[in-house]
Amino acid sequence: MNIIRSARFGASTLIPKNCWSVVRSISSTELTKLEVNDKTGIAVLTLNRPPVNSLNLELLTDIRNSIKDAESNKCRGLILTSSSNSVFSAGLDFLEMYQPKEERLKSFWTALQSTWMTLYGSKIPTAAAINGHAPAGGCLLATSCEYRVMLPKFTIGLNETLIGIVAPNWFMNSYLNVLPRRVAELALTQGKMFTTAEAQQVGLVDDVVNTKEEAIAKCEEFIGLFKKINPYARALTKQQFRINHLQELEQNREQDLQAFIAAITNPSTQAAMGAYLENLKKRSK
Ligand SMILES: CC/C=C\C/C=C\C/C=C\CC/C=C/CC(=O)SCCNC(=O)CCNC(=O)[C@H](O)C(C)(C)COP(=O)(O)OP(=O)(O)OC[C@H]1O[C@@H](n2cnc3c(N)ncnc32)[C@H](O)[C@@H]1OP(=O)(O)O
Repeated sequence: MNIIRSARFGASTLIPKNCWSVVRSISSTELTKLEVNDKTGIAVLTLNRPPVNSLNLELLTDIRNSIKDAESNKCRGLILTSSSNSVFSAGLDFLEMYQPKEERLKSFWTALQSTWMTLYGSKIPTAAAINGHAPAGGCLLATSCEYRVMLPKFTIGLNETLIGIVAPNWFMNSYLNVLPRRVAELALTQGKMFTTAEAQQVGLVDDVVNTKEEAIAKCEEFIGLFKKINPYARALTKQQFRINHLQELEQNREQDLQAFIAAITNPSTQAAMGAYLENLKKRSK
C-alpha cells in the first residue's frame, strides 16, 4: 500500500473502514479533515467548525489547502461534506463582516476568492454531500462542485438579498452553471431558500438520499463515472466550461475586493446585517 505523505500532516494515519477499504487521513486541522479511501482513491473533505461551519478566514484557508492537498496527492475525486448533522455550511461568517477591521476584511475576502477559484476550477471531479442547510456561501461551495446530493428537510440557496446584500457576479455564475437563467434570476432577487424537494425539482441538487453515508456513496458513484475517462481530457473539458467565469474574477480581483469592502462597510449594510444577526441570536435562544 502506498502511504501518502502530506506537507501539512506528516505521516498518514490509517483508519480501517470495512474489510474492503481503508480510509487514510491525508491532512487534518482543527477545522477540516481530509481522508482518502485507499480502494477508490476518492477523498472526503469534512468541514468541522461547530456550530454551523460558518466560513471565516481560517476555515476558508483550510478548505483551499485541502483541495490542493487532494489534487497534489492525485486523488481521483473530492467530496465535500460536514461533520454537523444539520448544517452543511451557514455561509460566510457574519462576524468577519459585521463591524469589521479593514485588514482582516481584506484577507477574508481574498481567501474566499482564492478558495472559490480553487474549487470551481479544480482539475479533479468534485461533489457535495449536502447533509444539512446550505445558505449563501454554503450554497456557493455546493454549486462550485460538479455534482450535488442532499438530505431531506434542509434548505439551500443564495439568500443575500434577504440580508440586504448583493451576491457578487461569481456567486451568480456558480448558480447559473447549475440553474436555468430564469430560475436563477427569480431565486436570487427573492433571496429564495429552496427546500430539498424544491432544489431537486429545479436542478439545484441532482439527487436526494436519506443518510450521509448514502450521500457519500452517491458522490462516489458520480466520481466513478470518470473511471475510464482520460483525466487530462476531462480536466481540460471542464476548464473550457468554466474558464470565462474564472478569468472574470482573476482579472478583476482587486475591483471585486473594493466593491465588497464598499458594500459591506456601508452604514446601511451594517445596520441590516446587525438586525439580521440579532434576529438569528434571538431565534437560537
Ligand atoms: C453590483 C454588485 C456590487 C457589489 C458586490 C460586491 C460585494 C457584495 C457584498 C457582499 C457579499 C457578501 C456575501 C455573503 C454571503 C454569505 O454567505 S452571508 C451569510 C448568510 N448566511 C445565512 O444567512 C445563514 C444564517 N444562519 C441560519 O439561517 C441558521 O443558523 C442555520 C439554518 C444555518 C442553522 O440553524 P440552527 O441549526 O438552528 O442554528 P442557529 O441558527 O441556532 O445558529 C447557531 C449559532 O450560529 C450562529 N450563526 C448562524 N449562522 C451564522 C453565520 N453565517 N455567521 C456567524 N454566525 C452564525 C447563530 O447566530 C448562533 O449563534 P449563538 O449560538 O446564538 O451565539
